[in-house]
Amino acid sequence: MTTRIAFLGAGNMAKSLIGGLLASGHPADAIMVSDKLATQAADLQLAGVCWCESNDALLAADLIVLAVKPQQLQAACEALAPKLQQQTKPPLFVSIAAGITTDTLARWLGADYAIVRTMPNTPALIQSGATGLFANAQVTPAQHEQAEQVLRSAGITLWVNKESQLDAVTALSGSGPAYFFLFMEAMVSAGKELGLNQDTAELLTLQTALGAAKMALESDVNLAELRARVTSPNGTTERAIQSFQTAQLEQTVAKAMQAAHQRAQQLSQELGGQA
Ligand SMILES: NC(=O)C1=CN([C@@H]2O[C@H](COP(=O)(O)OP(=O)(O)OC[C@H]3O[C@@H](n4cnc5c(N)ncnc54)[C@H](O)[C@@H]3O)[C@@H](O)[C@H]2O)C=CC1
Ligand SMILES: O=C(O)[C@@H]1CCC=N1
Repeated sequence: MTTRIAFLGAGNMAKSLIGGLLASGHPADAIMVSDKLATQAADLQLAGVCWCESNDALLAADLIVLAVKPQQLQAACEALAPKLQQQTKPPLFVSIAAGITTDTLARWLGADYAIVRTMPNTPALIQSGATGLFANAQVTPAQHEQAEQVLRSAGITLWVNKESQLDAVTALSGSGPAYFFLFMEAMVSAGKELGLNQDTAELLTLQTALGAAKMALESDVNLAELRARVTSPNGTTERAIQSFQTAQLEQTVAKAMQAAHQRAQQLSQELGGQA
């Protein structure tokens, strides 16, 4: 039977996940959406998705994706709780909100429901995301598969066994796109300093990043070997790598990711209060 998938919040992430689901053949009439902003409805209705006037109507679905900003989530969950309590078969909740733990969500929703917490990243907007997922003890094997189906429509999915590992996922792939953007910004600037114009430096940088990632994904050798194959003895790459190593690039990256990891842990406390 087709899974009825609902989205609470119809912003950027919800729309990209819905786009992915539709592209993968999920029927539009098995997707429900609500948003407190009626202006979000237009393009979704055009795609044939069911627009609901209230969040309560979403409770008819098998799975509800909580797709509002972390700061909007408590109010949305607490408003659902009374109607949810009356349900004989509550839906699976899938949260894409950064930093809100499954215990906090269960508290806001009013009981120990089946919840999958996920950490997507922004390339999900173009179906090239990487998402870490964690299921609480209430989630059944069939619900695992349903949650994965939704996030797989936005890219690759990986499950973690311990919820705390989602903080590491946040520090790596959640924030990761920004690290690569920063590195690419630096390469463009340096290319310009070496005499290239902005457009040329940018296109060469982006295509090189894309090519390197694609090559690494498709290769059967590891990253160090791929790097070695670019690095001719006494050639240009060797000089650049030596310069990075003298500047302690590895330690710098490790320190930055530790800082992101620490902040992810703090955010869970700040957003979730007592949990
Ligand atoms: N790890 C990452 O880089 C990313 C994480 N996310 C997560 O995805 C979630 C959604 O983000 P965006 O789509 O960018 O946000 P957005 O602001 O584009 O969309 C949120 C939507 O929820 C609606 N909304 C707010 N409260 C509501 C309520 N009570 N009932 C119904 N609708 C309500 C708003 O009107 C808005 O349309 C966030 O929790 C964010 O943390 C999103 C993108 C990337
Ligand atoms: O910067 C942040 O806090 C969020 C979580 C991961 C990506 N963006």
